[in-house]
Amino acid sequence: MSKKPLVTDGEVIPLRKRKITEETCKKFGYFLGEQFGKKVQVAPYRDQSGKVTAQKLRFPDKKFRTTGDFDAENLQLFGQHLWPSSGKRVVITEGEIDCLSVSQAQGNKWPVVSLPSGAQSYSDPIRANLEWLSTFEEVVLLFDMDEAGQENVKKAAELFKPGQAKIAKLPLKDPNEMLVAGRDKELIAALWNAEEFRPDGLVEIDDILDQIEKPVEWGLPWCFPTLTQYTYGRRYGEVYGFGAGTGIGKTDLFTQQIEHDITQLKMKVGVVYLEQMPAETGTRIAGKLARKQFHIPDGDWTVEERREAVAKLKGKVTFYDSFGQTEWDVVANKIRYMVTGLGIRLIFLDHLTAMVDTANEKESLEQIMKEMAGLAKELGCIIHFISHLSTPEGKPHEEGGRVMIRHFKGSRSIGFWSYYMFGLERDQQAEDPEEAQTTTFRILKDRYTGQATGKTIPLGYDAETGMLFEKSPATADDYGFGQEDDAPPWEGKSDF
Ligand SMILES: Nc1ncnc2c1ncn2[C@@H]1O[C@H](COP(=O)(O)OP(=O)(O)OP(=O)(O)O)[C@@H](O)[C@H]1O
Repeated sequence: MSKKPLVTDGEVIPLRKRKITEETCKKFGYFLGEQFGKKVQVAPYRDQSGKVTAQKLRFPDKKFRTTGDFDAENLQLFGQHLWPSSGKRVVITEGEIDCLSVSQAQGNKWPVVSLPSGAQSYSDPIRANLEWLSTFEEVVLLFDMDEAGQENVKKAAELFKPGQAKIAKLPLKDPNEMLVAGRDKELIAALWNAEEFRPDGLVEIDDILDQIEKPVEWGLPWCFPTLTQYTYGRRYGEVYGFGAGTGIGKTDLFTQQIEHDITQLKMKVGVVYLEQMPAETGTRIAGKLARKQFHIPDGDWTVEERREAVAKLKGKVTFYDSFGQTEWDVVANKIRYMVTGLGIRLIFLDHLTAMVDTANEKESLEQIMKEMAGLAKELGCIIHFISHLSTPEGKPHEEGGRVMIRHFKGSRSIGFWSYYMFGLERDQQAEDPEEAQTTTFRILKDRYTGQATGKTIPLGYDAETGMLFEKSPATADDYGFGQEDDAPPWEGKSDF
């Protein structure tokens, strides 16, 4: 690249509007010259011997030009030749006038340099001069307080060895504004108060002390007390997976949990049943509430009883009427709205498998699970989801075959992202009617303590009321509550 001729004639004058003195300009060789018949401020860039190798010209209309070998890979930083290598501290600013401002505020005694082309082009100039910069104990980065400056200052800090870079902050946009405002002392204080740079995401124990010291609480209870006891309840931000063979009762168990959350916890729930119409789901939730099988035509119930039960659900449950729309992105948006727009924090999704792109099953499931777990964390809600199972070798799940994690379709990603995984087993073909109705609820994975993994809870089914129940429920003693009238740990914790 051809080098443009340097501007050689000119005079050193103070920059009055900028409150930069003649002495400061002289120190850095900053002068007023002329190019194309126009007055220009000239900022010289020199090599270590002091020889000018390039210049930055600043025109009255704030346009810039360069001369000499400004694009050279080894271009030194503005002002660099003035300071001996090694020392306690060097300050880097975004531009030459800021560099003059900081230097002047410090009596032109201490090392200050400027990037040649602003914050956005921080990388090459710093890298090119890293050897020299590294000789200082600390490098204070004092970029502009605007978006570009603050975005790049952290990236620039990452170029230095750990502990060397510090980031200074100002109450005004840049160092020259501070100087013009007569706030020199604050400008100097900002250098002393510069904070050591730490990459995003690293925290010390002190940073999280408040969180650690929060009382350890039980999570929200399940509809089965023993399950609450085993798992310490449900915690916001987590996703829980349920798997079982066809017709075992996954949806029914969800419906019972929903009814429990509405009536016992007095919480709102979001229901995303992709294969059941909202009217049917609503009827079944109301049925659980009234302990009546409202969906059975010749059941022991009246229209009035159903109406009363449905009335109790008002304002407590929101359905997603999916109309066969089963794309995860669409579902995720509905969940987002339920949480942020409607204040719902308990989501029931039946079922995951319906959203999977069958042509690309594994990748699609991995993506959905990752995003679902992220969504729950981001929104602070709990997502309960059902997954279908692949056909096992040996005894079918529909005949009581044991459910294992690997039977879940997409087991790897489900296992990776779920805090709990549960399996339901029931021999629907058993000759003994009681056995045919008994479900083994199996805890397949417990990330919270690990202790519940492998535990099972036998559930009976009352065909009259349509309710699942624990065959050997936990007692208050199992929770460690001595007194009979001790309140359970979650009492009074609902959102209402
Ligand atoms: N333990 C049980 N004993 C007898 N019937 C049950 C039991 N649990 C649920 N049911 C009934 O079995 C039927 C099927 O249950 P549900 O729809 O919940 O099963 P599912 O596992 O979700 O089925 P699918 O695989 O078709 O989604 C429902 O009518 C439900 O009321």
